[in-house]
Amino acid sequence: MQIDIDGVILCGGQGKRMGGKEKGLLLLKGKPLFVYAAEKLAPRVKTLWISANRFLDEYAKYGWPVIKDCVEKLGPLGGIYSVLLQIQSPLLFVLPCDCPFFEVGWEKVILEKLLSSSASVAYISDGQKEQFLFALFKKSALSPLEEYLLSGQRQVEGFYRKVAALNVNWADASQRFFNINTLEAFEEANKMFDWMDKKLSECKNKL
Ligand SMILES: Nc1nc2c(ncn2[C@@H]2O[C@H](COP(=O)(O)OP(=O)(O)OP(=O)(O)O)[C@@H](O)[C@H]2O)c(=O)[nH]1
Repeated sequence: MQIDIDGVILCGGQGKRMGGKEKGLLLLKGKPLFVYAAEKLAPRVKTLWISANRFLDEYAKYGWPVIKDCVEKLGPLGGIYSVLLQIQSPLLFVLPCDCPFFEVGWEKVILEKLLSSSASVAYISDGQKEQFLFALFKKSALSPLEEYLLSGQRQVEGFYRKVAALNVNWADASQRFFNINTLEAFEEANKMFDWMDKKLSECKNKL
């Protein structure tokens, strides 16, 4: 049985730790940060959505449909809620915009686990840390999510506790979940890409 699954790249937020810059649009080796995650998730979902609150026209240039939070300043859950509200698919993959090194693979594991469980949300633990925004939501999470947000709560972790979200362990993958939250981390990511380019050209020269 084929189940429709949509995906969302979360690009809202204040980016305070990045000095207020629009994180998703920061250029990493000439490509906006959010595009790294979007390009990897898009082939695996029916429709990929971009959840953003500022620079909507800029995001739209990349061809994926953009959804603005129906209520702003609710944090990542506000973005997820706004997308769940609009989609027809019964499942939604969630990714942050700041994970250029994430590799596919985890999404198959999390899908299998969530479908064989009665939980409405599943998220990844990478062996070191819980990665709350590498997640899969069933559309049935919409109603408890609405209730949670209406009660004035915003915290992702608190919501996951409330709905007894499934924690899926995907160990030995911490590098793939490296998040860019500060300008220093952004510089580090640039250096990692330079290093990878150098190694690649060394390999090519040996051929
Ligand atoms: N749609 C939407 N996405 C959000 C919102 N807040 C954060 N995000 C996204 O959720 C992910 C994690 O956000 P954080 O990095 O923790 O928060 P941030 O607001 O971007 O950054 P800080 O202000 O430095 O905490 C990122 O991909 C953000 O773009 C929001 O209000 N709406």
